[in-house]
Amino acid sequence: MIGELGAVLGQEHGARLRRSLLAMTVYGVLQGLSFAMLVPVLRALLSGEAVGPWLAAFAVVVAATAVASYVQAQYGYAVGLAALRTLYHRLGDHVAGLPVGWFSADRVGRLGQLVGKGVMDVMSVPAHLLQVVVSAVAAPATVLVCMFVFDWRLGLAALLTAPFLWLAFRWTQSLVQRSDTAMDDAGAEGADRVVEFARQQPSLRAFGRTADGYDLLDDALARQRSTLRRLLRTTLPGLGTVALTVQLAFTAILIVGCSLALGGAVDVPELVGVLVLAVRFTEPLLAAADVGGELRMARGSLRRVKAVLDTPPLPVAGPATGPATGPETGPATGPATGRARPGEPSIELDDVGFSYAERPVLRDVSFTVAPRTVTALVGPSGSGKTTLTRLIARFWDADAGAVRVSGNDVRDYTPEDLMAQLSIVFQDVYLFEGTLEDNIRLGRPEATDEEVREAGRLARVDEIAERLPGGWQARIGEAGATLSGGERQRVSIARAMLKDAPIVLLDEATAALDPENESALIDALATLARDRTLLVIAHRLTTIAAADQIVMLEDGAVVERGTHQELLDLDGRYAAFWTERRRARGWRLTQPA
Ligand SMILES: Nc1ncnc2c1ncn2[C@@H]1O[C@H](COP(=O)(O)OP(=O)(O)OP(=O)(O)O)[C@@H](O)[C@H]1O
Repeated sequence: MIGELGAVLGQEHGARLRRSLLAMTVYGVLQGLSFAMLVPVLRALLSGEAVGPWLAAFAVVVAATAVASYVQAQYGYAVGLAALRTLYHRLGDHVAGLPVGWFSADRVGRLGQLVGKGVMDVMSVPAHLLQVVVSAVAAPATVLVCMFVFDWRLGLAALLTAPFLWLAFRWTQSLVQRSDTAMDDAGAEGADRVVEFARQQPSLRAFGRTADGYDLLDDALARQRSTLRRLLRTTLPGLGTVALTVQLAFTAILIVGCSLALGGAVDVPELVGVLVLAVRFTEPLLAAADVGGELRMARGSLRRVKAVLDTPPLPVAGPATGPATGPETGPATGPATGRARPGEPSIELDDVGFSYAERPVLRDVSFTVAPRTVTALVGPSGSGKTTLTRLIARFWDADAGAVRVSGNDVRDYTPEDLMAQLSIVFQDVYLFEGTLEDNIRLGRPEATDEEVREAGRLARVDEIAERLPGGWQARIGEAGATLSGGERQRVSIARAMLKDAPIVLLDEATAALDPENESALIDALATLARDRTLLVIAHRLTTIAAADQIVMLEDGAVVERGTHQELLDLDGRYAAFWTERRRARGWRLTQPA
């Protein structure tokens, strides 16, 4: 565990951790010595010898123990605080370099838990728990050596108990380890489901599902309860065994001591002293057994921190290396080769393949979006449209083939350079707690107020500002809670306008919008598309029909590609899709209100 802690803390804290361990060991040895000093003190008292010198030596050792206790606590807290700081920084820096696709709702929930409780668990190891464990080894070992000095037979009796004590600890540990992992998983799943339950309140209430009816949460909590019961069933016998072994060790020393005293081999004062010592011998061991649960929890957190830190970040391109490298840039799956300069705003997909955790979602996808043209991506739900746009924005790297933006492999750009090429207008627009203006400014933080308002006007956000009390300065709630879906998307378009990137990735709204919102959105999108390269996951028939190119995806593969008329003439999958969509629209229009 110390090795794992050292690895997570990094080399810069290695010396500090070693110094802290040394201080803890010194403290443990002094603890053992102060226990051992009781023997000569008691022997002198009981046999009527001069006790003064022994008491003075005892006082010196106790004082040294107190100083060592203070010093080791200071060092321990210093390492604990360094661990806290380092882990926050390392986790923060590392997470910032992970693929955006890594941030699923579950992972975000678990990361929150890790940064809160998990990091504190890890901090408690050097700050508090490690000392108990080090003392549990160093103090009894010192006592043992002293026992040998006082009487080798008693020392031998104590030494013979050591393997049994060690075995009892190991056995208990292996017993609970499996249940611990199950408990960790059940705890994390329970926390995920609670977060999900809170987030899904609007949907759950809309369908009349209250806490009683949310099966996923109920099941997760039931699993957590049964795992805890199992953990208790396996842990309690283990803890009982450790306590019993410690008591047996003490009894063994007692029996050996009494037989030696009866046989006249040791005198009674010495026996009393050694028995007191035997009690102290077992004390640190019981204290270590007591913190076992906290230690296991900390170890679980340490492993989860390590798992996050071991998640490979997206390779980042190096410093600028000359002019644009052209469409042939880079091998299909090679590492980032250098910082590329963008050419004309285009998108090229070259035999792209991608899987989510071994499940193939895209296969051999190839097409080009020429500069300043509109390509509509269509296909049934789950065909991979969203995934494709996310590969272009490098939320993940493709497993096979190459994704090129403005002539260069996306892996050859720095994240900033790639994002300077792209504006993303997805359906799940996140608006943060702040003013309408602040939310648009996210597109280009250094923009002037005038530029922000101009972008807002082009995206028809000015109409929203007029309606809201406070206008541009109106505060919109977290996640844009005070705006409608169409309005949120208009703010997102305004961000894209302000950013003014040459390529736009757009996921058209699927939700039915009121006519006013829909026409405002259409106008805003038309303005956004002007002079830009647009790849749109298209749902509206007019967008699809007007596109320069339509790419139809099915089961993660391109099945047809061409203009609307070409594909209708082909009378294949797209023609069927189009007819079906038109029928669906017609059906909806003729339904009674
Ligand atoms: N983060 C993810 N992890 C695992 N599987 C995913 C993830 N996101 C999407 N998928 C799966 O990948 C497949 C393609 O999903 P994608 O969202 O790209 O399709 P889509 O065509 O955009 O669908 P829709 O039109 O319904 O939005 C689906 O089967 C989906 O379940």
